[in-house]
Amino acid sequence: MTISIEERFAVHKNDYKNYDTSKLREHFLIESVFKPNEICLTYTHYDRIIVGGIYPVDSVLHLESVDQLKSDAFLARRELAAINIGGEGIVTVDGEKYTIAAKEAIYIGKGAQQVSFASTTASDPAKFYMNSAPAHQQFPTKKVGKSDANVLSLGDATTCNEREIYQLVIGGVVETCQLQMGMTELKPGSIWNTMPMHTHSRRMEAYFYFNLPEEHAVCHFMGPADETRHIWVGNEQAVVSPPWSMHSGVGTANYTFIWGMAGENLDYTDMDFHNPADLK
Ligand SMILES: O=C(O)C(=O)C[C@H](O)C(=O)CO
Ligand SMILES: [Zn+2]
Repeated sequence: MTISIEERFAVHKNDYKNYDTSKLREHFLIESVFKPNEICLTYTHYDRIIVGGIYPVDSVLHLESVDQLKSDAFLARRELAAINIGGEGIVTVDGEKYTIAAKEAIYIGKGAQQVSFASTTASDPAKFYMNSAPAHQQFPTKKVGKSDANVLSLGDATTCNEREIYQLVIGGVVETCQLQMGMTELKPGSIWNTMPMHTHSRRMEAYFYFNLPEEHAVCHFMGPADETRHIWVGNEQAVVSPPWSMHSGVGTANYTFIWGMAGENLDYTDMDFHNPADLK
């Protein structure tokens, strides 16, 4: 079986208050994103985003439709964006080949029929982290190199959150229906992401943490500002952030993460900030 899919239903913020550690992890943490020669998907009911890992080591992986979609092609009514965190890979979309190096992205528009993923060499395989959301319009498929990204330099070494945000799938770089996606690299010595914390009930978000050294972990914070919880996340694991939830983390070491969003608008700056001193 090269494609596996798990379904996650949406959680009300008042129910979430009663969750213990294992229930929080069951609903919001995706522990296994990448399996060799497999496509591992999680279909969430938050804006129906699908979060997944595509890890073609020595075989070509075809993105076939899954039962949850009841469509003949995976992208019949959806769009997809993927960022490669491994070695160089090749994405083939209806016969056209795109070479995607580490930290580059590809956007694939609604209507693509045949989509496959491969590694250039099995000794340094590609690892595509993907998000997919329903789409109402067809936009062109496009490769996004790291140098095409819109880069924001934020934070400060004195508050341990100096970082660069690579907005890869964002208005001005790629046209999408509702997906936005990018990668945030913390500078050496910085461990806090996304300060000040924020919510945006217009959009859900998913975080995927990687480049975290072995034996280290990220403590990811979630919840409304007055009712926070945390989830300990390991390397190459993802967290689903509901629209009512803040999303921010602190690592026991330096790391990088990929964020992806879907929902009401495509306005990255639309955030409601919460002062650290007001958090409960
Ligand atoms: O470090 C950051 O700040 C982020 O990467 C923030 C995310 O991009 C985000 O939460 C966008 O809404
Ligand atoms: Zn956010």
